[in-house]
Amino acid sequence: MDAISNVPVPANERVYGYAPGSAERETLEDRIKELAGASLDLTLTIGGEQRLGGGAPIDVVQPHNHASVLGRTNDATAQDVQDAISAALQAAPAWRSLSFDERAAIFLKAADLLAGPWRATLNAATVLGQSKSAQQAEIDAACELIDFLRFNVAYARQLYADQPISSPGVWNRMEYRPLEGFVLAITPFNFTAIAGNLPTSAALMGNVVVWKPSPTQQFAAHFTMRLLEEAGLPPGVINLVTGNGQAVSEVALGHPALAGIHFTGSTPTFQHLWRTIGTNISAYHTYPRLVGETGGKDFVLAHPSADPAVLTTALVRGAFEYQGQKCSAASRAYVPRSLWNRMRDDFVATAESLTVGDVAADLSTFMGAVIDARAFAKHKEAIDRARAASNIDVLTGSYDDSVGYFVKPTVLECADPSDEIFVKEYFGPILGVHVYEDRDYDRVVDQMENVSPYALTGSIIAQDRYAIAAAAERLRFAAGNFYVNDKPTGAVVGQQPFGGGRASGTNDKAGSIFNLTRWVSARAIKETFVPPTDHRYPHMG
Ligand SMILES: NC(=O)c1ccc[n+]([C@@H]2O[C@H](COP(=O)([O-])OP(=O)(O)OC[C@H]3O[C@@H](n4cnc5c(N)ncnc54)[C@H](O)[C@@H]3O)[C@@H](O)[C@H]2O)c1
Ligand SMILES: N[C@@H](CCC=O)C(=O)O
Repeated sequence: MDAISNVPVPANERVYGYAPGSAERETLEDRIKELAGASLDLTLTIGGEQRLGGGAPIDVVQPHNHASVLGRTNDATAQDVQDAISAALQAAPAWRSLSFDERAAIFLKAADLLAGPWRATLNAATVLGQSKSAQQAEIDAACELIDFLRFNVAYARQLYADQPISSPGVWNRMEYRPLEGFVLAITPFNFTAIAGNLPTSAALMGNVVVWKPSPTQQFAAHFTMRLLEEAGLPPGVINLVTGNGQAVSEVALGHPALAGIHFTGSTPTFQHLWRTIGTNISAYHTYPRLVGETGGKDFVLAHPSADPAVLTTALVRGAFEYQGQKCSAASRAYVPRSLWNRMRDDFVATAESLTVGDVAADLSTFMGAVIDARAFAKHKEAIDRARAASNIDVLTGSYDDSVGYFVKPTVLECADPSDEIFVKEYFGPILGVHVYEDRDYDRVVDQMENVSPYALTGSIIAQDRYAIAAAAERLRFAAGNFYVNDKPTGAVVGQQPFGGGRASGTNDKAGSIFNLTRWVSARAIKETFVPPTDHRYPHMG
């Protein structure tokens, strides 16, 4: 089919509320019960075939109830990774020859399946495996992934439509080829949507993919793979490799056909990948595209003119939703003393009132557990350090891992704005607060602009328009997603394209045309209709 079709105009997926008594809540509760007892083999998928990885077994558990095993996965071996790459390269010619419409239809169908019959499955898997509340699972596993799938199709069409001008007698065209080789998608534990988007956005543009999800997101990733198969994704286009990633690093990063990395995760992991690729650079057939969205130390800056209720809500939601395990989570706040004196007790009481527990057993719960023992140990260490420090007040916060990896909302007040709590990413429900004298506002803004190496998200909370404008200008490079009078989390595809700079990533804005441009290698084609037949120019006489 040669026609240039109009792709469906995307709109953001409706967010269901899961209120007590609602039909969607009942469906989700039923699916959670079914999947909790499923005890699945969480397999590799290579060339459309499922099999267990050949390496060490890994139990995938419910973080809020770590004795409860959801399934078993295995580390992939070097041979598994090699097989995945071979399957991808074998699938490449047919996949890249398929028209864009045929490829797009698969991902649009996946979006519709997810919006309908698969919604409860992916949400339930995300509640169980990643300890998300019903609300947090819905905005991630259902809505954001649906949005990624639908909006990317529209952005891809927009990209393909971008064509050069032609001069008389000449026709210029731009062909948006996929990359030559395979794309390696390595995805984090914290968002089912990101895990689904990183392989599918590259595949939509005609690439073949080796996808390595996080073991702690493997439960939902398993169902995402099944969803894509039901939508008609041909075998070998996306090959899922399980485990911790060491074999992936060893085999895929040294492979001559590595054409790109689509990564989201921590800054140290991305820097390791980049370093390895640098070392291997002469081994590749083409320069690998490196796209990595990484860590954050996201701020909320309050001006003396801020509304205390707006600030309190932005901090509670921004710092503690999904246990602070969003790369965008507010983890440092700067509050003028006049405002802090009016709001501190109410804010701390609200933080203490948040329910923390088994999000799968009680869908009313606000927060679940942190993802695993390693994360728990990191947060415990940060809280213990704060308790021992003479210049930090632990206003609230505690931990208990006897049943699940629970860390309660933690608020640390510290007079020293260069303390580690304002610099280091903990990736948990730990908020550092620096209270400044109102007259020191400008000095505080200068200090917080670059005290941390990250530049992902940040908010200014103020009513004074001059203060808002000045902060937007002064903090121009301190955040890739900047919010005015809102929490720094919750970016929506199509509305706030997401990504940050400095140590937070390459800022290729997931879910936008900028991201898709990284997965194509353009070929410019010039055709001359009546070519010259004499080499001489007029100036030659
Ligand atoms: N900027 C963003 O858009 C964004 C979004 C989500 C999460 N994050 C960041 O992700 C981090 C949390 O996620 P995480 O704990 O899953 O990150 P992580 O870096 O520990 O793991 C990310 C992925 O890399 C894999 N991995 C780890 N070491 C590897 C290696 N040597 N070779 C190959 N693969 C390897 C992991 O198994 C996982 O699949 C936080 O730093 C957070 O800020 C950023
Ligand atoms: N896009 C999400 C964050 C993803 C990172 O973990 C947000 O805006 O809150």
